[in-house]
Amino acid sequence: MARQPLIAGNWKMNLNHLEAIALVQKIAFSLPEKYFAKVEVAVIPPFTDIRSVQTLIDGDKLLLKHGAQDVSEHESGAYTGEVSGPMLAKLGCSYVVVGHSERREHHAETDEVVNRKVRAVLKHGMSPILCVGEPLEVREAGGHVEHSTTQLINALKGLKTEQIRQVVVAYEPVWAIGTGKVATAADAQEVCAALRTALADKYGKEIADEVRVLYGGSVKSSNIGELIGQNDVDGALVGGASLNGDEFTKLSAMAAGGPLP
Ligand SMILES: O=C(CO)COP(=O)(O)O
Repeated sequence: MARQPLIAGNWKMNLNHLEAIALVQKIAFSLPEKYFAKVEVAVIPPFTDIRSVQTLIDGDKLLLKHGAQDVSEHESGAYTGEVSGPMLAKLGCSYVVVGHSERREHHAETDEVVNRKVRAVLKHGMSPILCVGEPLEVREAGGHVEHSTTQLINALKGLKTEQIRQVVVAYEPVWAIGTGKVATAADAQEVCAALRTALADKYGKEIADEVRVLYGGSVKSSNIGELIGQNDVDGALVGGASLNGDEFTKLSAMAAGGPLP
């Protein structure tokens, strides 16, 4: 079965709920419905924007999907400041980003924490967008494939084979995030293919062929074409460029094979 490309816009800690509404309206207005048959497009706003985004998407029956940037590993209780899987599912989230390098770095998230968060997302019927990727020194030492595949397999520990189908993997080399230094299409393909092979070795080829593997790190409309042209790159997790409605629309249209709207 052909994998449908996914373009997911990770807004990170940007845009309040009013700005979020304006951006979603802009994307919905600019991207003709026919593109959504070829590419899935999702916005991943901060928690405080999700309700507003959901209301707009549901109210206007927009074909955009939405998600969250993180989730608590806990279901409920005395965890001040945390947001749970059931809360996100109730807000209609399709996706939850898990294990982003910014959370691994600034919030000391280990593979074990990431694994528990992946389970929390799946338990409530959403898909994790599981981020893996190496820092610069690991790439320079040639350890990027092993680093990324190890993070992947650790984060999926204990899951049932059937659950793997729901997972989206995002290869985000840390040195390419927010730096303007995009990995070459060949670099992205090398690691995305290795991630798929690791999935095939553990869960079987049929499952591995279904899982979408995205690339993330300085993706723009000027480089998405080449990236998505690679066999094992099934879309992108987009940071900075997802905050600009025109750019994000252009990028999504290109992932759908164009022409540009
Ligand atoms: O971290 C990213 C998406 O999750 C990538 O961010 P940039 O596209 O800004 O490099």
